[in-house]
Amino acid sequence: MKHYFVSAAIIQVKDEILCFQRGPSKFEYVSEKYEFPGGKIEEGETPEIALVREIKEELNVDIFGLEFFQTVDHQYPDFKITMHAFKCFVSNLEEIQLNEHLNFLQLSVSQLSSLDWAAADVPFVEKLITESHG
Ligand SMILES: Nc1nc2c([nH]c(=O)n2[C@H]2C[C@H](O)[C@@H](COP(=O)(O)OP(=O)(O)OP(=O)(O)O)O2)c(=O)[nH]1
Repeated sequence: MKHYFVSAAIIQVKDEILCFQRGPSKFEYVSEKYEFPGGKIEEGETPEIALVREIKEELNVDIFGLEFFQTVDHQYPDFKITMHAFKCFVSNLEEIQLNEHLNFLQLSVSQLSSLDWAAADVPFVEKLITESHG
């Protein structure tokens, strides 16, 4: 069973969060699901360096102010992931280009549960909601 190590960005815009819809995939359980953008950590990279690189590749923008949020281990039917999420900010919202994603939404934390998230992301969404209750 493959085991991927992944970094994901919880991009904050004021009190809201950017949510991205993945493209189609041969694995239906991640296909067109919402996620926090990012990707696989490559050999020799820290999770933070990988995340800055992936966001530039996927969205064409720089992120800053990375703050570790949570690590989740999730077993999908065909592979396992260990995913590190970081809260961060984006340099210029208007410059986001969707090089890989189908769509993105800027939602308040209380709206996050309305989306169809990849299963591995559900703990992140739950923690964001819990934290927002103060
Ligand atoms: N980036 C990201 N991947 C996620 C999330 N939730 C989730 O289950 N995944 C899964 C989907 C993918 O199988 C894997 C990460 O792969 P990816 O396709 O985003 O990474 P990558 O850009 O390095 O992939 P590639 O170059 O091999 O195509 O983790 C998430 O919130 N963000």
